Amino acid sequence: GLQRDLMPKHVAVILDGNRRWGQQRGLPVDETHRAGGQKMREIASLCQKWGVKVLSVFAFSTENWVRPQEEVDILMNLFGEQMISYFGEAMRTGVRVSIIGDKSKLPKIIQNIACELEESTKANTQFHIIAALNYGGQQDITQACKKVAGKVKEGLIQVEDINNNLIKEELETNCTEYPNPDLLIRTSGEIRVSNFMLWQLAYTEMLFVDKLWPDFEESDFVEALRSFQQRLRRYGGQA
Ligand SMILES: CC(C)CCOP(=O)(O)OP(=O)(O)O
Ligand SMILES: [Mg+2]
Repeated sequence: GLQRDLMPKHVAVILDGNRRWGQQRGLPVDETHRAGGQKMREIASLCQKWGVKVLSVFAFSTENWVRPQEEVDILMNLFGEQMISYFGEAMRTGVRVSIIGDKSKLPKIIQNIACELEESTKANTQFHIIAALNYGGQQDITQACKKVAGKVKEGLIQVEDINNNLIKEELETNCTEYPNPDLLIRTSGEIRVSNFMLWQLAYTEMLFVDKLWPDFEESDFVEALRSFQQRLRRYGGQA
């Protein structure tokens, strides 16, 4: 069985396989991605049920802009709808929501909802959801380096002072006590990191499962947690 003290504090998910799932069922794109969004809500609840403290989800990458405009619009509308409908629940249940990535390319209305949701929930401490929208791991590291370079330019620090911690503090995910994912789950059989949180994933246990994202159930999540705990125990065995 699962041990409470071996739970991952921060779980990251690269949800993948929505379109294949929809095609298998002859569903239109909006119903397909709606199912994906619903699954995200379910997994967020499961994380809280099992004592995970932070859930990061890769919901839209910089590469997704090349999709048909109709699909991008559907995804953007869905993100807006999800943030608005989740607003009340987040405030009631003490959930903090952060939206990371380059928001400037998102529709203005989505930017506004995201900022409002982040601002209103930033003091919440029960659970933390980090939604990566138009996020890229290389872009994250680059913007962090620019911030550090700015501090050198302002004479706040010397070049010799630059170390990993100074960069880490400027990453978009440094806003939590558990900034680095302990477990990364990617669905649909793709075995790639796809420019997700490159710096943060340095020591993350990675699990790639064949199930398509909308088919990912509680039993699959429990299996992922068990697999994670198995690895920790083996590591302990080597000590
Ligand atoms: C963009 C993201 C939220 C959806 C992930 O699923 P997907 O659309 O990449 O689905 P496929 O990998 O089956 O094309
Ligand atoms: Mg895909």
